[in-house]
Amino acid sequence: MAKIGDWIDKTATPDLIVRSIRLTSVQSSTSSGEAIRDLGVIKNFITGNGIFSLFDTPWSLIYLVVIFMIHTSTGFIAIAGIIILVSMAVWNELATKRILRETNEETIRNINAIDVATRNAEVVEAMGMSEFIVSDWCKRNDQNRAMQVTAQNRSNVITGITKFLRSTLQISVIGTGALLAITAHKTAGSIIAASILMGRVLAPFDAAVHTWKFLNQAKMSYGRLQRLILTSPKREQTMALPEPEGKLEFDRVFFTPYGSNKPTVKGISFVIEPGDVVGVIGASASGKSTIAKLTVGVWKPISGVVRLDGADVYTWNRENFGNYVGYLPQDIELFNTSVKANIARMRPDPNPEEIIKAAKIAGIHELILSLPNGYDTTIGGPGGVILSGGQKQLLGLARAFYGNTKLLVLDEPNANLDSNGEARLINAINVAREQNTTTVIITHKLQLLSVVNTVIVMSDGVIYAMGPKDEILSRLVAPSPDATEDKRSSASG
Ligand SMILES: Nc1ncnc2c1ncn2[C@@H]1O[C@H](COP(=O)(O)OP(=O)(O)OP(=O)(O)O)[C@@H](O)[C@H]1O
Repeated sequence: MAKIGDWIDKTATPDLIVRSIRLTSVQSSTSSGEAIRDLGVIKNFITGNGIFSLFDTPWSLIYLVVIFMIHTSTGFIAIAGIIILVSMAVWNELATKRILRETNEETIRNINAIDVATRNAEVVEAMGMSEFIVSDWCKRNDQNRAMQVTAQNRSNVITGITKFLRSTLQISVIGTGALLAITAHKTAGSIIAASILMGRVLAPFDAAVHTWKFLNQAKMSYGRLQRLILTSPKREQTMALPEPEGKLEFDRVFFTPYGSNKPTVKGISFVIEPGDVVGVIGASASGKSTIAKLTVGVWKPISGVVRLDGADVYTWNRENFGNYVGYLPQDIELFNTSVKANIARMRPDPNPEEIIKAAKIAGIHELILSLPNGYDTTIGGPGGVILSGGQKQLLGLARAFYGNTKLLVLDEPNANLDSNGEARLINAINVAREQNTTTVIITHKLQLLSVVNTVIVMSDGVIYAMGPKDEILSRLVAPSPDATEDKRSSASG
């Protein structure tokens, strides 16, 4: 059992964490914490005492034969005992299964609701939402608690009846043995033997009644983990590939987000040559961030393929892919650890020179040196330094530049930057250009387009226009022929 516990900790848990992260990256609704909790329930059940008593079940059969050898009547009482205890366990299961499943799921929903409120603590505080959130939670918790009490009451009644029947059976065996002794069929010793053996026969079934509840919880946890395993996207373990030059190609790519039936990218194709700096612009919800996530292989196209130097980015060995790709997402989240570990992408063997080089490219080397512990300063979490939105964004930019970056994808990289930060960003993009790093910049702000060579204009999931920056921008600002015609006719009219 200890070995199974070890296997759960060392093999199953890491695998589940990877799967949870993968699933969250496509449907943003799972949590690794939940998976680890479920695994803990299964581990406690498997390694707990309850399951050991069930291993005695085969011995029951032997004790039963011996009881029958003492006398058939005591044997039949033992069989009746087994039937009664199993029936009680089944009754307990039927009476509480549905209600326990519902309360379990509701408990998880309630925990998640508080998680979300905690993550949005500032919004909650600023707009005085705490009381509403707490009263909503209390209402749902009260309903859940009422259901739990109902399940507990039912279970208590069944357990009480079981105990009563259990005692009755024990007394029956002693009574029957006494009767047999009086009628001189058996000795007093056989009465005692039958009574002891009866206890042994029923012990595993007794334990089953108590273990049932934990078995049910473990079954529910197992079901959730199975769903997680089945729904988390599969990634084959592929071979590492050589360093790419940085040619990016979208080949008739369609994409529909998880749980939606509306494609957000509709059959787009384009090629970006190595070292090109491309700006992706377009209205909100036109599919720009989707392109970023498809480019870095977080999302898998429904059809078509995204290639880097001819190889599918989705099936590219993740660790190897990370050596050549830098990604700055729209919602930047840093890890609650040191600045250096954040820049070095949590690698166990960070290269200090590479860390400093990346920080210098992002223009935050001096800022990091001014922190209490320099590159060893912990960010976020208890006792950690809190960075501003712009500082976080520049640190995320340094993280994207760490190592041998051949493809850089920046999603709204200047969303939190002031003019000073924007100048650092533009400088970093120019470094990327000098290093011949293919760079894709998703942006709403036209000033960032000053550093790009090529522009892609997205509109409702398709490419509205693509080409050299000057040509595309002049086309965008020029009035359409129809509009000019309209103006002329209204002027003459
Ligand atoms: N995880 C998701 N699940 C469901 N729909 C999604 C998901 N992510 C994006 N979408 C939908 O895909 C569409 C395109 O979103 P996307 O984020 O690519 O747009 P965008 O052009 O980057 O917008 P913005 O400029 O506002 O960031 C939107 O309609 C959005 O609702």
